[in-house]
Amino acid sequence: MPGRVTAPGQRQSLRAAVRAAAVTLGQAGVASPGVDAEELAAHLLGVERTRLGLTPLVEPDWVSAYAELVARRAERVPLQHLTGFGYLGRARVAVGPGVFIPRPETESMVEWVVGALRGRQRPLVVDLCTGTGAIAIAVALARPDARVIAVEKSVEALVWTRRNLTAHAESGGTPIELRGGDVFDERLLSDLDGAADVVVSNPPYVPAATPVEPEVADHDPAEAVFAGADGLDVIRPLVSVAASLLQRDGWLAIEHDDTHGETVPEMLRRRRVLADVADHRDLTGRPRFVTARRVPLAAADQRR
Ligand SMILES: C[S@@+](CC[C@H](N)C(=O)[O-])C[C@H]1O[C@@H](n2cnc3c(N)ncnc32)[C@H](O)[C@@H]1O
Repeated sequence: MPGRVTAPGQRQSLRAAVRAAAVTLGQAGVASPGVDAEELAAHLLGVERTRLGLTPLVEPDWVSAYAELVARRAERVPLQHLTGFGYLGRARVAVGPGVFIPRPETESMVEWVVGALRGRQRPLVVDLCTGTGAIAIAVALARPDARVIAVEKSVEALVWTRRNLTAHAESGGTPIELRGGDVFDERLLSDLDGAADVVVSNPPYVPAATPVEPEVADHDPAEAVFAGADGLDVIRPLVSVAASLLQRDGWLAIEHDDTHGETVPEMLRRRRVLADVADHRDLTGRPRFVTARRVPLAAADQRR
């Protein structure tokens, strides 16, 4: 942006402002500087990014406001905190301090879940560790006949979960039930034992010593990201919770760290009540989520 400012009162080229912003963001180490520069401009103009071309010139006030946004992004404040929204497939969720920003890496798991629900009438889906509620909302949008239950324990995150689930219902979506509390509190979900068609979760799973980008280190809640030295402190007990919620032939889908493409499936294969364990890759081709089918204990015992 510096060096591009024109004389006071003079309108200037939007394209030039965006190009300069992309350079600034690139120098600050932002991973996708061009896209982010355009997204910020689109946000400030109140248009889709694809429609930026319809605004060739911008006013000096606009340029100042844009420069401020670009400067904050250059400080590695997440793009979604600046625009106020994150996306997971068709789900658009409000985000900000205190809640994890949904990632595109999770979209493949949501698609898989929607596929697993095919042929099931009025299915029950439980989204453990829901954060913004993005997975629950994405599933509910794909399957309006489903009963979807979202579970989250963080008080700060729950402010965003409630806001998003309310917005979803107010825009005509099938209401999603929210259970605020710890997934490991036995009383929280005991009424759902053996009832779920699908249990889905994107829990905290990053090993503690893993270096992360400033956007994550400084802005995602640590308890949403990290899960002990090996990253499995939450997934390990979560598998038992998921298995007990599932009905016979129900499916679980759990996202995991890309270094756990063998560890987590192996963990599931050791469970007598789970079968058909498979690991799946995300949009970038990295190992990202595991799935398994619930089998009755008796049948599993016979296999031993
Ligand atoms: C990686 S974030 C994922 C959020 C959301 N599912 C998504 O994909 O964007 C993990 C979430 O799990 C929540 N969480 C961690 N441990 C939990 C627990 N024991 N019970 C309920 N929620 C938990 C965190 O507060 C955080 O919101």
